[in-house]
Amino acid sequence: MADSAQAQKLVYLVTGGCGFLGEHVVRMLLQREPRLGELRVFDRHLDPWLEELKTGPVRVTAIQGDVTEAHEVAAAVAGAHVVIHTAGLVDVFGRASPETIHEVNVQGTRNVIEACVQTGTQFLVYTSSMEVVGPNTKGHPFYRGNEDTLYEAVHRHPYPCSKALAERLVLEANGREVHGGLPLVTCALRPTGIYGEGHQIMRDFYRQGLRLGGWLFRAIPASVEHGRVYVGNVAWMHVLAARELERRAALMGGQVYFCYDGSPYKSYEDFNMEFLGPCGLQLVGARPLLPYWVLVFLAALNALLQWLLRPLVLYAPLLNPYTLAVANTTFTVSTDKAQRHFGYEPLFSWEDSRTRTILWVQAAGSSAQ
Ligand SMILES: NC(=O)C1=CN([C@@H]2O[C@H](COP(=O)(O)OP(=O)(O)OC[C@H]3O[C@@H](n4cnc5c(N)ncnc54)[C@H](O)[C@@H]3O)[C@@H](O)[C@H]2O)C=CC1
Ligand SMILES: CC(C)CCC[C@@H](C)[C@H]1CC[C@H]2[C@@H]3[C@H](O)CC4=CC(=O)CC[C@]4(C)[C@H]3CC[C@]12C
Repeated sequence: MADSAQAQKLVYLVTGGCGFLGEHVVRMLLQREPRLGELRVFDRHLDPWLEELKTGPVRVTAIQGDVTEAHEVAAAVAGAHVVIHTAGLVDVFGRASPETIHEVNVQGTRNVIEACVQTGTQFLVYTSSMEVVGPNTKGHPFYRGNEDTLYEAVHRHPYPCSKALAERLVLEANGREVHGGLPLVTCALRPTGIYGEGHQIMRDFYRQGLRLGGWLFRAIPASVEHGRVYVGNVAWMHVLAARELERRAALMGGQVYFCYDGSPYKSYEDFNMEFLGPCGLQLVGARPLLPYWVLVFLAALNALLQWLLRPLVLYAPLLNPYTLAVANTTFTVSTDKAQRHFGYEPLFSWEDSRTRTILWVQAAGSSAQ
C-alpha cells in the first residue's frame, strides 16, 4: 500500500470490537481514520449498536466469530490491511477456567497471527496489558516505570500468564514473511487499568455504593498508586499505532508501548472516587477500615468458597487473593515512548476524561444496562 497510500482506502479488522475497549476503537477509527474504506468488527457477541454504524459512509461489516476457531479468524482477516486484536478473556475473578483463558488469549492470538501470515495482512496491533509486567507475585512496587524499567515479572494467575504468552507471540511474529512476500509488522500496547464509558466494574462499585446508602469503605491505603488510563486515549493510541506501523515499521515493529495519559496517580479507590464522588458517593476512612490481614483472610476465604461451591454454583466475588494483591501494590507508568515513536498525544485531557466518565456512571448506574 506504499505509493498510493493517500488515495487507497484501507480495510481494518478489529477483533473484540464489541467489548469495552473494542467499541471505543471501532468508533475512533470511524471518526479519525481518513483512509478507512471498510471496518470489520469481529466478536463472539455482536451488539445492536453496530447496526447504527452501518448507515455511515464507511462500510461496516459485523462478523460473529470466535478467535479460537482458526478458520473463522482466517476468513475475517483475508483481505484486511490492518488488524487490531483486542479480543480477550479478561477474567481475574475465577469465572472461566485457566484452560479457557489460555485458549482465548493465547491460541486466539496465535490464530490471528497465522491468519495474517496466510492471507498476506501486514500490520498487527495487539492489545496487551500492564499485567504482562506486573504487579508480580512478590508485591514489588513498579513506581512510575517505563518500558525499559527492570522489574521481576513473575506470574502465576492464568490471566497475566496468558497475556504475557500472547504478547510474546505477537512480538516474535514481527518480521515473519506474510503471503505475498512482505514482512509482518507487529506491536503491542499495554494499557494500565482502563476506565471510562462502558467500564462495568466502575458501574458495579457505583451500584454497590448506592445499595450501602451512598457509602464505600476504604480497603486499601491511599499511598498505593494504581495506574489508570482513559478508554478514549487507549483507543486513540491503537488507531495511531495502526496508522503509523506502515510508515515507521523499522522503529515500531516488535515494540511494546505502555498506554498513558494525564490521569492522576492515585490509589484504586481514590481514583474511582473522582467519578463516584460527583455521583453522590463517599469513601469512608482516611485509612483502611479493616487491618490488611483481615482482607487477606477474606480473600482466601472467598477463594476457598469458590473452590468448594464450584460444582454447584459460580461464586466469583471481586475480592480474591489476586485482585487484593493487584489493588494493594503500587504500579504506575511514566513514559513518552509512544510520543517519541509515533507521535501519540492524549486526545482527551484529564478533565474531559473525568467529565465523560461521570456522565456515563450517572446514566449507567440508574439504568438497568
Ligand atoms: N479492562 C482493562 O482494564 C484492560 C484490558 N486490557 C485488554 O484489553 C482488551 C479488551 O479488554 P476489555 O475491553 O476490558 O474486555 P471486554 O471483555 O469488554 O472485551 C473483550 C471482547 O472480546 C470478545 N471476546 C472474548 N472472547 C472472544 C472469542 N473467543 N472470540 C471473539 N471475541 C471474543 C468479547 O465478546 C468482548 O466483546 C483485552 O485483550 C484485555 O486483555 C488490557 C489492560 C487493561
Ligand atoms: C477492595 C478490593 C480489594 C478492590 C478490588 C478492585 C479490583 C477488582 C481491581 C483493582 C485493580 C484492577 C485490575 C487492574 O486495573 C489491572 C487490570 C488489567 C487488565 O488487563 C485487566 C483488568 C485488571 C486485571 C483490573 C481488574 C480489576 C482490579 C483487580
